[in-house]
Amino acid sequence: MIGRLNHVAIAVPDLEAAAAQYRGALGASVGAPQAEPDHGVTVVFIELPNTKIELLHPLGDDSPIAGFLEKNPAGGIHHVCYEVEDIRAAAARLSESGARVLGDGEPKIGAHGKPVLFLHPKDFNGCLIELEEV
Ligand SMILES: CC[C@H](C(=O)O)C(=O)SCCNC(=O)CCNC(=O)[C@H](O)C(C)(C)COP(=O)(O)OP(=O)(O)OC[C@H]1O[C@@H](n2cnc3c(N)ncnc32)[C@H](O)[C@@H]1OP(=O)(O)O
Ligand SMILES: [Co+2]
Repeated sequence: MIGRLNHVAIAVPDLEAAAAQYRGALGASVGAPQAEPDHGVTVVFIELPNTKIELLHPLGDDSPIAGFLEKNPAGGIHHVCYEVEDIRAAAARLSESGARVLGDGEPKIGAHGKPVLFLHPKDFNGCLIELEEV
């Protein structure tokens, strides 16, 4: 069911500083900040030859990543995103297996304009999983 690794997301306390570090010290190709108010984050994508890095910073008052940054003030790996062909079929299969699909179970449109869903980290060895339909 899951396919390619679409991105690894890192929550950062300072988006500009983290983007500059990837552009400067790491010589990476870094995109411009993208506000995603529906998701309560601002994101910056870093294109790698085989996947992407998504830098995340809270946007608005009730960002879903605020708690994570409080617990990890220097930042940290926040989630991994796997690609799926049919996100609703994937969600149904995962729910049947007892995994918690977060939110109301309805996919939202993610940063790439594709439907995304999230699976609770406690059901996957402490790793927050995002699924993106491609
Ligand atoms: C623009 C979209 C973009 C894209 O790629 O398209 C994105 O990726 S948007 C990314 C931001 N959105 C989300 O993360 C949505 C899904 N996340 C959530 O709903 C919450 O973050 C949730 C439910 C995973 C955690 O919420 P919260 O931290 O408020 O809840 P708790 O403090 O009760 O946490 C419960 C438990 O889980 C642990 N936790 C929290 N976040 C993570 C994480 N990222 N990775 C691993 N574990 C995590 C937290 O420490 C608690 O553990 P406990 O042992 O009970 O203390
Ligand atoms: Co993501």
